[in-house]
Amino acid sequence: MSKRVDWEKIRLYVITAQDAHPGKSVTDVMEQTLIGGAGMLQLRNKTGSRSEVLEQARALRVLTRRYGVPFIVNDYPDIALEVDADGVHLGQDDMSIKEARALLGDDKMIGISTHCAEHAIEAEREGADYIGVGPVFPTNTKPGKAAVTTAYVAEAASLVSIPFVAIGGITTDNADAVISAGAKRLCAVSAIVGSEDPAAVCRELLYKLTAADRAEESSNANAIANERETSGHKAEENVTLSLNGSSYQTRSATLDCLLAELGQRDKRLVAEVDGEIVPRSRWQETTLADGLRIELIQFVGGG
Ligand SMILES: Cc1ncc(COP(=O)(O)OP(=O)(O)O)c(N)n1
Ligand SMILES: Cc1nc(C(=O)O)sc1CCOP(=O)(O)O
Ligand SMILES: [Mg+2]
Repeated sequence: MSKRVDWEKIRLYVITAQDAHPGKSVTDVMEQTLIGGAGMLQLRNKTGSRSEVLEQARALRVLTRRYGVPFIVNDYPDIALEVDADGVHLGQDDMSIKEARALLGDDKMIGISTHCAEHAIEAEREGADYIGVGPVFPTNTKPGKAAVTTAYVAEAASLVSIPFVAIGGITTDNADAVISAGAKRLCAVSAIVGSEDPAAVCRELLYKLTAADRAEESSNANAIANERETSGHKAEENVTLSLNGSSYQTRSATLDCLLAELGQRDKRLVAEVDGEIVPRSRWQETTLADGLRIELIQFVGGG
């Protein structure tokens, strides 16, 4: 599996914590998470010797291949290479993304922890494949680390285009707040691997994510229907536009409606129609017509 993984399938990322499940092996617990629907696994072993980490990495590589999910090694790019993992996860104080890329090549994923908007923007600019956004809540897995709150989750959702996973103190009790803030992917450790039934916790977190998807789809569909009604644009009329240089057919009546259809309405972006920027406040009144040239420019931020 190369780094060109299907991020649509990765909603729940689970990290090992062997101290959280005394008497049960890391591979058995992680297999339970895969049975529950985990879409990506990470080996995180902060206390073992290199040979112990290598042995666990080998076992998890075999397991994740069986389930067809990406496998990431925390802290050890060399072990990631040795076991042919899908990538490595770096912290802010670890080697740079550039150094890791030189070591691992283009085919491996590089993820990095971020704790503020500046980290997120820099990570994207430096070529990270995904970022961790956290710790959202205080957590004993990372004691003493200040929580960034759901405010940073919302910020990350509008600032970066690469996938991000919210992490830190996430449980089935608070996941809804994290998802409402804009997280499409969750990452959890103790709430899952420390539970009596890791598969059940995974299923519950995934259920919350997919319920939020359904709610968003239905609210977008309602917005589209409402706007068609208010603009008098008949549903069966197709409009052919140029959208970022490609021909695009839509039944949306307005620019606002089109952005909802594209799932872009809540993103930070600039919309241009026939070369002129249309401020967000005028999206609803901007009606679409055949031949309009629409450019959507994603705001990335930073220098
Ligand atoms: C997905 C994800 N996000 C954040 C971290 C934390 O990594 P790091 O900051 O390097 O801290 P340690 O995990 O090494 O203590 C992570 N591992 N995974
Ligand atoms: C390992 C780690 N890194 C974090 C970060 O924000 O960078 S939070 C975290 C711990 C996540 O574990 P739990 O789900 O048990 O809170
Ligand atoms: Mg680390």
